[in-house]
Amino acid sequence: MTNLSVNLNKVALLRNARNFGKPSVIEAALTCIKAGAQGITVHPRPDQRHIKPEDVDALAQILTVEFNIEGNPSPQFLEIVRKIKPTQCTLVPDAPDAFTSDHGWDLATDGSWLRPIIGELKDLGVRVSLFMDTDLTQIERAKEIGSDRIELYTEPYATAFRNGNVESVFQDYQKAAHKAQEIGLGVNAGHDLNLQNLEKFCTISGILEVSIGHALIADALEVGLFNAVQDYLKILSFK
Ligand SMILES: CC(=O)[C@@H](O)[C@H](O)COP(=O)(O)O
Ligand SMILES: NCC(=O)COP(=O)(O)O
Repeated sequence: MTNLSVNLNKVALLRNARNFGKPSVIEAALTCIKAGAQGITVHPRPDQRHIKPEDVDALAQILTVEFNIEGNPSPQFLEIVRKIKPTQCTLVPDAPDAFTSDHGWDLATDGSWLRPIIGELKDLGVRVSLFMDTDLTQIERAKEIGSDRIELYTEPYATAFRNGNVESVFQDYQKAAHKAQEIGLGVNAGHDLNLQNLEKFCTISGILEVSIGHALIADALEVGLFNAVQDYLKILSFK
């Protein structure tokens, strides 16, 4: 079964629009857990536009499910991960001012300096995942430099699905997932997954985790967070 890790970035984004701490990231996490989510994901960006280091600290105190911290492995980010030692760290090649995450790693360029970071995090007991596109050679490099998993960046799939021409793109994700599994990498996925495109995506066998934030929090504005989480879990459990 594919685990659901709810990304709470957008709860923090709304919280930051005032200075009295509502909506609460902690309360949102507890609601997601009560609804059955198997994980919580946060992406503490350098500009702290949403998740702040103190959110990460507070979540670490209360989480009873997997904790996935995503980000570019800057010194400040690694300081957070070393302190928290989350279940999983997903390394993402985002620039500090990125509008959002919009590409996977180029490990031909970055693999050599990522390798020791991956090794350090694994030595700390943190599962390491690399945010990747569907390029098969890049996926092979992810294994070579020691990553435990990859997270397939799914915005191209989501866009093609929305545009009604998803089949060829979907096959790229099928091939990428199969290649990763063939060489011993676990496969996660995330970015712009939603209630409409998730079921098809999860027909790909062996997807271990989907991390979903933007669409799920948007859905929660209509049906409530508890119900939104359960709507996604219904799709995943029927897979
Ligand atoms: C890595 C990824 O695709 C998302 O988890 C990312 O965290 C989205 O970031 P924003 O919520 O800042 O758009
Ligand atoms: N890694 C993807 C994630 O955590 C959430 O991405 P999105 O659903 O907010 O696009």
